[in-house]
Amino acid sequence: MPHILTQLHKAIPSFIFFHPRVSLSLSSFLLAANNFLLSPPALEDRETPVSFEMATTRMDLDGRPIKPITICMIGAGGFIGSHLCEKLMSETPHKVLALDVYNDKIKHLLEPDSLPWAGRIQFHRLNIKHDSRLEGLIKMADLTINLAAICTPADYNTRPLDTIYSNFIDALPVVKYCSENNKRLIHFSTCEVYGKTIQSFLPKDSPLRQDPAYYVLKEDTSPCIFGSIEKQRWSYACAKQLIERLVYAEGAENGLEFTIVRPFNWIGPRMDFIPGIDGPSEGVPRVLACFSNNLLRREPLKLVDGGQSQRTFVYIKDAIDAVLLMIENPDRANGHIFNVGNPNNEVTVRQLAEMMTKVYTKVSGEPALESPTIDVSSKEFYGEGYDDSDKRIPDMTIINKQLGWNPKTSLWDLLDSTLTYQHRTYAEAIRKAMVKPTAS
Ligand SMILES: NC(=O)c1ccc[n+]([C@@H]2O[C@H](COP(=O)([O-])OP(=O)(O)OC[C@H]3O[C@@H](n4cnc5c(N)ncnc54)[C@H](O)[C@@H]3O)[C@@H](O)[C@H]2O)c1
Ligand SMILES: O=C(O)[C@H]1O[C@H](OP(=O)(O)OP(=O)(O)OC[C@H]2O[C@@H](n3ccc(=O)[nH]c3=O)[C@H](O)[C@@H]2O)[C@H](O)[C@@H](O)[C@@H]1O
Repeated sequence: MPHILTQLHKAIPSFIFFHPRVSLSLSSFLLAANNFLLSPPALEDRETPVSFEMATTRMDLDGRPIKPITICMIGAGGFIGSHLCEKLMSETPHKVLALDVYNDKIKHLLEPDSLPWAGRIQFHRLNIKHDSRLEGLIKMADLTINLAAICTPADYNTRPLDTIYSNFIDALPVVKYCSENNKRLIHFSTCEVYGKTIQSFLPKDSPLRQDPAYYVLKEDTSPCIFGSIEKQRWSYACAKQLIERLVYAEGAENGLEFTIVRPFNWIGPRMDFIPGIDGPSEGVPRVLACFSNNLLRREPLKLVDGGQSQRTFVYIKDAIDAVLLMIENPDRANGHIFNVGNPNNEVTVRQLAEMMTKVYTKVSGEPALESPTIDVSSKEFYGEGYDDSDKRIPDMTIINKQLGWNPKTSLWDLLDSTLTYQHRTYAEAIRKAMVKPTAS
């Protein structure tokens, strides 16, 4: 096998090596990356026993042995990335080049050096907006998974430029490098590309509202229906749709091997942040963390515009199983767009608030508030330009047929394990923060 360092030197323009400010860090980076690829720790050297799956040969869905690969995971330090890294380290022999601006959520996988997978995961702190190492890292890997994005609705209408740049412009080089270097790409899109359902435009008394054809969201037939341009909520969905179209076109015109994932409200531990504890006090995370924050602080849960919108929630661990099937079954996953969600876990946001309140009462042993919810307008909560998806039920035909995947965990069970985690992780920190005198 040709020396990776030599290959990388060829791959990266020579001016980078001779630039006085970057040459040192780039050389040490190359050396570290090279060591990572060439010298994995021997299995027998590991102190902690490896899992059963690691000790036996893993087979793909067609009964062929799975070869260990190197994955360049962009956005590996986020919610989904942290769970995917955990799964890859504990159950597979694959290597991960983990790229992100932050690594707090994967620190437990990186340290200490004695971890059984220590040689198989390497963190690279970088911003893909402006970092010349990106192409080299993509070239070193067999597969790139792009998770990097601004993906909290509070940002879509208040920071539309950052949202569009993050979800479209910043993803362009990733697609380009994969296509030019014949590398496989799994790109993370979103169920938000479907926008609103056809059902939402039907008269309230129309019998057609009962027909799933008007609301179930299907990868190859459903339209993408967004609001008007001043409804800046749709800046995210529109940017994601355009990058999907670009990835698809690279596949059609230049032979890029790609898979597009459309997650439907994946939730679980480590999702987003708790304002004022491990994120900004004024920050607005996604609904799971908003409601967790309210429950931990014993505040009423805020229902935006009456909490009438509907969502289907899937447990992160079930969803990660689907991603692993995509990684390890390229012949079945390439060229496909996959909905990944749980159609059986549908609730209105109001019902979600009620269920989370009940589960949290059980988990914490504290009684619920007398008035556990409060209504707020979307303008008050998110500002001008907010709009909402009315209903999101994923059609599961394609993922079922290609990968035989089905979600397993009920909404009650996934909330039970997630709120147990939230309580253990944050209750004490919140208690301390709430008794601290505020500066006058
Ligand atoms: N969680 C869900 O249910 C869900 C649903 C639909 C779509 N998605 C998509 O899945 C992907 C991951 O979502 P998540 O929930 O893990 O979000 P997340 O915010 O927890 O993770 C995204 C990670 O990307 C990193 N990142 C962002 N911009 C970067 C840059 N320029 N350079 C380097 N790193 C950068 C962030 O630091 C963060 O760690 C996103 O593309 C999102 O749009 C997620
Ligand atoms: O998770 C997904 O599949 C996708 O959908 C999310 O969008 P959304 O479901 O609207 O975001 P949440 O913040 O989770 O909100 C869900 C619903 O709860 C409501 N909400 C949120 C927070 C709150 O405190 N109260 C409240 O009523 C929102 O208005 C919305 O109707 C985000 O856009 C992305 O992370 C992702 O692409």
